[in-house]
Amino acid sequence: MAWPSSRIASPPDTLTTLPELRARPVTELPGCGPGIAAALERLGIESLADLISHYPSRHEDLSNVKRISRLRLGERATVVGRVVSVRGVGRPVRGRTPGFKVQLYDGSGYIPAVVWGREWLRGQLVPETWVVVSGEVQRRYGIQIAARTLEIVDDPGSFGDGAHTGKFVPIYPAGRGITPRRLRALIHRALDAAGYIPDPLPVSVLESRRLPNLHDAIREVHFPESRDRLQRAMRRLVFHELFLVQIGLAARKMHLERSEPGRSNRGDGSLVNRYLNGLPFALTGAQERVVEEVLADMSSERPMRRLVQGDVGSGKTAVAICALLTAIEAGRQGAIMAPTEVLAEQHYLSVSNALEELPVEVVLLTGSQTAAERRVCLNAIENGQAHLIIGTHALIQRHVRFRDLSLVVVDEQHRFGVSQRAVFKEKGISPDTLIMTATPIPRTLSLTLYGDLEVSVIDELPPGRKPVETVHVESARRMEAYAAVEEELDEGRQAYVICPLVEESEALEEVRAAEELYGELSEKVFPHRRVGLLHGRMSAAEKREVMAAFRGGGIEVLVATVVVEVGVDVPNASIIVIEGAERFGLSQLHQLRGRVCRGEHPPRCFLVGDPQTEDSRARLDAMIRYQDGFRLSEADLAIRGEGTLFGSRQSGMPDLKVAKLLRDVEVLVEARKEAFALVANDPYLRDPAHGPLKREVEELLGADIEWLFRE
Ligand SMILES: Nc1ncnc2c1ncn2[C@@H]1O[C@H](COP(=O)(O)OP(=O)(O)OP(=O)(O)O)[C@@H](O)[C@H]1O
Repeated sequence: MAWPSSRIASPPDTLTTLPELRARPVTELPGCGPGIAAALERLGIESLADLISHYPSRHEDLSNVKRISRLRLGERATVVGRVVSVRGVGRPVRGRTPGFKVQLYDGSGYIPAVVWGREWLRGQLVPETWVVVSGEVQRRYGIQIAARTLEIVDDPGSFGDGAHTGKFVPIYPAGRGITPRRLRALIHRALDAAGYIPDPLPVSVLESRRLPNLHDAIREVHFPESRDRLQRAMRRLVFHELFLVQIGLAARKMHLERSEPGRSNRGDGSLVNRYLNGLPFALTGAQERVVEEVLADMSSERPMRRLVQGDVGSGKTAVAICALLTAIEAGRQGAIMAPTEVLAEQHYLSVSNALEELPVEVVLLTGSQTAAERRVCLNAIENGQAHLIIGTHALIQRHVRFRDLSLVVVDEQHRFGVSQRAVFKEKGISPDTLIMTATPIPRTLSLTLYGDLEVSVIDELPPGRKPVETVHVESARRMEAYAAVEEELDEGRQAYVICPLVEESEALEEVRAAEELYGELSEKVFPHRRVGLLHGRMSAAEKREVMAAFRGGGIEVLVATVVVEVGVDVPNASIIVIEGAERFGLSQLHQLRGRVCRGEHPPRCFLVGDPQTEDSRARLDAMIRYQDGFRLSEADLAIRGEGTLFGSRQSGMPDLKVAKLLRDVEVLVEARKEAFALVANDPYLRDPAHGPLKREVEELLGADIEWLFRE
């Protein structure tokens, strides 16, 4: 590949790989004493590699450099001048002015630059200091520059080729104890010290995707020559990051496929057909397609690992049941693993109801059963009397022995980690898995979070679904929401009232708050109605009783904590009031609202709360604006940022530093294609040419992961 034309690049006299740079501490750089090193450490920067991958948050465009006499009103320009005088401006607060004005002279004329904040700079601006100022030329009490950046330059003659004074000056996220300027100087030095950084990505990939090499890209991301080059470099780094993650996913997928002896689960359709014929509705086109995809996958010899994605109320349950019945037709067992007991019970009730007419034995296994109940249940699971087992995590405990488990349906939040699969492996089984997610996620996200799974999407809602009329009321006016509840109850319908969210650590507080709200509603607001209470601390039997009463219509208003978030399905409930709505996440709100979109009546949702922050306001606005889960999850991603997505889902994948999933869809698709192709050709990256790449991926994901390139 051609030697970079970048003016900053140093010739390849020294070759330093990324792992080597990770081993070199920042303190080897001149000007990086203990104080600065400590400040860098607070930013998570310890090695030269950390330093050069501390990318700028933006670049200040200093390309329009002008003489003062030539400045025009309204333009953004950069001026290099000498300080003549400095004085404070603005109304003093506690004796201090909020900004200051620096009078500048450059030989052609004088102009004041106004700086707001940045008080620490002021003391350094003694007369005769040379500075570079960039900002808009405006008229306020005369002509002035509103300084976006103001920096001291040591040698005005060198302007244009240093760390601070190129055409595009990088602006870095800085922190306590280190100025952006110092950080920039250190990064510049680190790049020089690093020498030439060889590229771990195969040349063929770079060429086919027309990407610059890593060395150039890293330099240009910091100190670009033009906007175009900056963008190209950025694209390369985004590609780099996503490519490594995708290599990891491809490796995981391959490992699972190779290490587990899949087997074909093929049914004769007898149970599935009876089930479908008994339904009061026909499957939607999307449901039919997804059922086909799932059954085809199950009948193959490979173990299935498939994600079914569908918005709330899209009818995922019917799809799951078809898959489970197929496993049972094949003479084996199926299981549903739910995240909470309430949900397991809910599934148990609705599934056993749906399969009442079929010769299928459904059992419920939870942590809170009596010893006797449990024994009966465990026996049935072991001797094969139980065909379909529903439970919580209790299902994967060691003493649960299945006769022949061949399909597990799990919730996305509890997708099998490798350790859970290991438990099954110990039992000598490797069931097909079907992962259901009620949280629609943008395609980019599913390709990364679930990149090692096959994905089916139910992209159609059952006919006749009505949008949920969604209203926000401030808590001072919450009685308006309850008046609406009253109207619905008068029509013979039912209501949910959701208690404000409390911290997970405050379980008792949750109970107290729920009981308090229940007391208020049952005694003061709806004394003439049947009000019920459901929270996570109740015993399984109590919960079951309450849910059954609500389903049967015996309870008209159900006061509940978030335990009803997923899966609870009572079509006659047409209104939901969410108290303290500003404290819920967007996907939780969407799930909760999804509880009332299942019947024929026009559903309503009241979000009660007083949002204090920009984010919480944005969440409520999004709820009012969008019904569609995909739109909402994009909005959510935009509001929350993407930083913690991976961490929060325990997917075993690292957080992304440069890639933005909403922005970088195209790059992601390219990176994925290349990565999967590479792993298909060289599954364990044995080719010596892939050695550096292999080390990079191991470094990123942790070399000790059992599935990574293990033969
Ligand atoms: N094809 C269909 N036509 C009409 N109604 C349907 C259809 N499929 C499912 N339903 C009904 O829609 C409701 C929602 O279905 P289901 O509970 O399976 O949704 P879901 O996708 O699991 O939603 P959630 O994630 O919110 O729990 C149920 O009452 C179900 O009986």
